[in-house]
Amino acid sequence: MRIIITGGGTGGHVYPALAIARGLHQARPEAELLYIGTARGLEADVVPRAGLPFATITVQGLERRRIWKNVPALAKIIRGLGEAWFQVRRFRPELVVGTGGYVSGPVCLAAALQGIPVVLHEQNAFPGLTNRLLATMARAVCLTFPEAAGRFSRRARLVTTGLPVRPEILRADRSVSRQQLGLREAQLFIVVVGGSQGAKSINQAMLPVLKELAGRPAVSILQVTGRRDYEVYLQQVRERGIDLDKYGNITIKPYIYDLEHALAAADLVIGRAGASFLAEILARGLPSILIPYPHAAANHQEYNARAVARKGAAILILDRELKGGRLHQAINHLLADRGRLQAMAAAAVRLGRPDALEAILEVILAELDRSKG
Ligand SMILES: CC(=O)N[C@H]1[C@@H](OP(=O)(O)OP(=O)(O)OC[C@H]2O[C@@H](n3ccc(=O)[nH]c3=O)[C@H](O)[C@@H]2O)O[C@H](CO)[C@@H](O)[C@@H]1O
Repeated sequence: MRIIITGGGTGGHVYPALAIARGLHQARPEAELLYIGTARGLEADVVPRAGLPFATITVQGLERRRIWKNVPALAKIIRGLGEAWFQVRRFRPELVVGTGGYVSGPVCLAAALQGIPVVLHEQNAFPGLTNRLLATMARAVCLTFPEAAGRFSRRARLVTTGLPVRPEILRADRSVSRQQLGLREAQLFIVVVGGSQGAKSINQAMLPVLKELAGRPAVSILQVTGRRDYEVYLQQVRERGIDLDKYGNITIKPYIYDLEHALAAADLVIGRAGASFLAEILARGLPSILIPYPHAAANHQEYNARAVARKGAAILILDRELKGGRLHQAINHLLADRGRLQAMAAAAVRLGRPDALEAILEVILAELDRSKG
C-alpha cells in the first residue's frame, strides 16, 4: 500500500500531517509513505528528521484578492503542477492526504485528475484557501471545527474529526505534574502561553495581574513570554517591584518544551487561538481565556476562538481590548467564580477530541477499502 502525504509551509500544516503519517504507519506498518513538500517550508527540516521519505515540488502562492496578479506567476504554477503530476505518477499511491498549505494544492489536484482518492484535513474554523479549492475533488474533508462547514461547497463530503494532539499531552498525569511543579492541592494554577512565538500584548496585559497576584498563596502562575521578549519582560517585572524569588508563586519562562506537564497541572489557560494549541487544551478539558492573534491569515484565530467561546469553554478577548484591562478583569472574575470555571471546564471536555487521530485514520482507511472494493 502506498500513500502520499502533503501539506506545508508552517507548523500548523506540517505537524498534523506528521501525526497522520505516524498513525498510518502504526495502523498499516506495511504501507509505504511519501511526504511531498517544498524545499523552503518547515517540512524540509522536520519531515526527513522524522525519518519519512521526502520529495519536493516548486510552488507559488496565489494572490487571494487580486486574482489577475497571479498571471506573472503562471509559469511557476504550471511547473509545480507538472512536478506534482510526475511525482504522483512515479509513486502510484492508492491515496493522497492533504493538510493544506500551498504545496498540497498541486499534489492533490494531480492525484484527483489521475483518479486517485484524496482526503483533506482542515485545521481552522475559517478554512484555508487551498482546502476550499480542493474540497469538491476530495473524497472527504476532515474538519477540526464543525463551524468550518459553511465555507465549503455543499458538494464536499465533510466529517468532523478534530485535530491530532501529540500523545505526551494526552498521557501526562495531573497529580504527577502538579507534584513536579510543586503545586499545593488547593492552589489554582494559571498557565499563560502567547503562541510558539510569544505575544507582546498578552505579556503587557499580564503585568498588572502579576502585580496583584504575587504572593497570593491560593494562586500560582506560569507565564511563557516567547524568546524574543523574555529578558525585557523580566526587567519590566522587576521595575514594577515584583520580586519573583520572594513570592515564589510566579514563574516566567521564554519557552517550554514540556508543555504537557504545565497543561496537565493547569486549572485555567490564557493564550492565542492557534488550532493546535486549542486542540491541546480542549483535549485536556481546560477552561481558557483566548486572545486571537489578530494578523493570522483571514483572521482565522478569531473564528477558532469564537467557536470555542460560543460553546462556553472559553472567554474571548480581542487583542485590541487588552489595553483596557479586560484580561485582568476576566481573570479576577474567574478567580471569584469557581462555578463558572468548572462549567467552562465541562464545556471544554465536551469539545475536546482526544480521539482525533483515530477518527481521521478511520476516514482514510475506509476510503482505501472503498477504492479497493
Ligand atoms: C500565528 C499563526 O498564524 N498560527 C497558525 C499556525 O499555528 P502554529 O501551529 O504555529 O501554532 P499553534 O498555536 O496552533 O500551536 C503552537 C504549538 O506550540 C506549542 N508550544 C507553544 C509554546 C511553548 O512554550 N511550548 C510549546 O510546546 C504548543 O503546544 C502548540 O503545539 O497554524 C495553525 C493551523 O493552521 C493556525 O490555527 C494558527 O493560527
